[in-house]
Amino acid sequence: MAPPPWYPSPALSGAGYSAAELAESCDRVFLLDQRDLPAREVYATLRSVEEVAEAIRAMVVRGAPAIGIAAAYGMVLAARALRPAEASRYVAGLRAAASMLVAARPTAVNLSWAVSRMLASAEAHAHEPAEERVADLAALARRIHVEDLEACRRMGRVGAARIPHGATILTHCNAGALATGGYGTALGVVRAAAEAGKQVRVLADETRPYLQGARLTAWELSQDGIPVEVITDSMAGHFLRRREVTAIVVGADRIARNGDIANKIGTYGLACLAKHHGVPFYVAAPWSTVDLATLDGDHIPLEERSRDEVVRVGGSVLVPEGVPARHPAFDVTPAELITAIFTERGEYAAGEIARAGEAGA
Ligand SMILES: CSC[C@H]1O[C@H](OP(=O)(O)O)[C@H](O)[C@@H]1O
Repeated sequence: MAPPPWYPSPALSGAGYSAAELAESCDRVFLLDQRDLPAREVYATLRSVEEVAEAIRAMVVRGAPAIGIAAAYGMVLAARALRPAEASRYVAGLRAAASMLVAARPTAVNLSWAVSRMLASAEAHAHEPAEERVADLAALARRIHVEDLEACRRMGRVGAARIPHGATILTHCNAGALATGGYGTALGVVRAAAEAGKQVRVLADETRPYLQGARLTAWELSQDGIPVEVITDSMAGHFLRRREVTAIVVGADRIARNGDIANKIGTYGLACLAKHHGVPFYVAAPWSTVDLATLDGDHIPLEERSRDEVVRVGGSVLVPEGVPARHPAFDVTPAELITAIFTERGEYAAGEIARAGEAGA
C-alpha cells in the first residue's frame, strides 16, 4: 500500500511517553512531498506551523482530509513553540496559527474542521501545565489522523457493495491514501472491492494541471497491484460512450447542506457525461467533508490557483508569454447529478445528507 503522506515525530506513533517527553519530541512533521511523485519519494521536514501552512498552500500535501490532518499536526508545532506562554497568550497564539492554516486553501472544509477541533481543545486545556497542553493536542492530532484512516476503511466497504465483480471504475484526481489519513476515499472504495475478491480495474483521469491522477492515483494503484490505466481528461466521454465504464467514483472537498459537492475541476463535466450515458456517479467522502453550514454549491469558496500551474508542464511553458490563463482548482457538481454519497456512516442520497446529519447519523 502507498505510504501515508506524512508521519509525525516518532513519539506520536508510540504510547508510553510522558507528557514532557511527548512535548519535547513533537518538534517536527514529515510530509511526503507529493509534487515529486512518482519520480521521487522525498519527505519534507517541517518544524513550524508556518512551514506546515506553506506546505498546504504549495500542495506539498493535498487532498481534503490530508490537509486537515497536516494542519492538526501544525497546531501541535504551534503549541510547542508557545510552551512558555501563559494561558491567554497561548490561546491568542494558537488562534493566530489557526487563522494562518485555514487561509492556506479555502475549499476543503476538512481543513477548517480539523483546525477548529484542535483550537477548541487548546482553549479547553489552556490553563494546564505547558507540557500537558502540548501532549493533549498531540494526542488529538493523532486521533484525528487515525479516525480518518478508520473512516476511509468503513466508507470503502460501504461503497464496495455497489461495485460489481469485473467493474471498470473511472476516477478523477487522487482521492487515495495520499489525500487522506491513509487508504483513501474513492480509492478506498476500489481497494475494498478488490479486498472483497472482486476484479476491478481503474481508468484514472490524468487531472490537469497538477496531474493528481497520472502521477498519484496511478502510483498508488500500481503499488497495490490494482489494474489502472491513465487517460487524458478529454478521453472520459469517449470511454463512457463506448460503455467501457461501470461507474464513476470521485472524492469531495466539501459537501453542502443540499448535497451539492465541490471537487477537483473537471468533476462536474464527468457528472454530466455520467447522467447522459446512464452511468452511476458516486461520491466517497468522510463525514468531516460534510458542511451543513454551507447551504449549497454556490456558497462554497472555489480556490483559484496561479496561472503558472496551468501554463507550465514540467519545465516547459505551453502558453505564449502575456496570454492569460484561468485556473479554478475546483468546480461544483449539483446533488441531482450524484447517484449516492458513500460515507463511513453509510450510503446516502445526496439530497438526504442534511437530514442524516441532523438525525445524528
Ligand atoms: C479525498 S479528498 C481528495 C480531493 O482533493 C483533491 O484536491 P487537491 O488535490 O487540489 O487537494 C481533489 O478535489 C480530490 O477529489
